[in-house]
Amino acid sequence: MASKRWRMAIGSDVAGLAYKEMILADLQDDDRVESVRDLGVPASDPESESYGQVGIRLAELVAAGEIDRGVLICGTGIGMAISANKVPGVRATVAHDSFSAERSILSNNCQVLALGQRVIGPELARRLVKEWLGYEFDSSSPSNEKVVVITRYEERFAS
Ligand SMILES: O=C[C@H](O)[C@H](O)COP(=O)(O)O
Repeated sequence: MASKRWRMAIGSDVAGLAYKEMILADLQDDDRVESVRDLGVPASDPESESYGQVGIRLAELVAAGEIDRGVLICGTGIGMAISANKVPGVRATVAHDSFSAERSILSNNCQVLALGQRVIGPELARRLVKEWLGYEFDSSSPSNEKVVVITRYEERFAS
């Protein structure tokens, strides 16, 4: 995946703020990233929002087609993944190993990667994001029909 330039956003709660700042800088330096929006929390007021608010805000940008992918960081990544997955059309997951990060794209077409600052070290977090950006879902692959099952279910509730 050499030519695509991702439109991205990143967000965290207070427990993920340090990694958010670090990975934001990585994304700003990454040639594969067309744009990256910082959705908070701000270092100046890190308790201003919880993971649910930030995770849903980022996922709504994905659902609206304003960004292609997002990175969310909290203590474990779990609250962020739960929050983002509440937004129809969004597939988010925690992935703290290389294989899961790869499969989250190639099997599941996830748009959102959630990480836990209290779970993995900073260099692994950075590496996982770098690797994850290199994968792109193949909609002609056998995995597509499995993802479509989820999409069809969501569509039953679309207003
Ligand atoms: O999933 C939740 C996150 O880990 C959050 O950063 C910490 O939540 P807590 O303060 O309720 O443990």
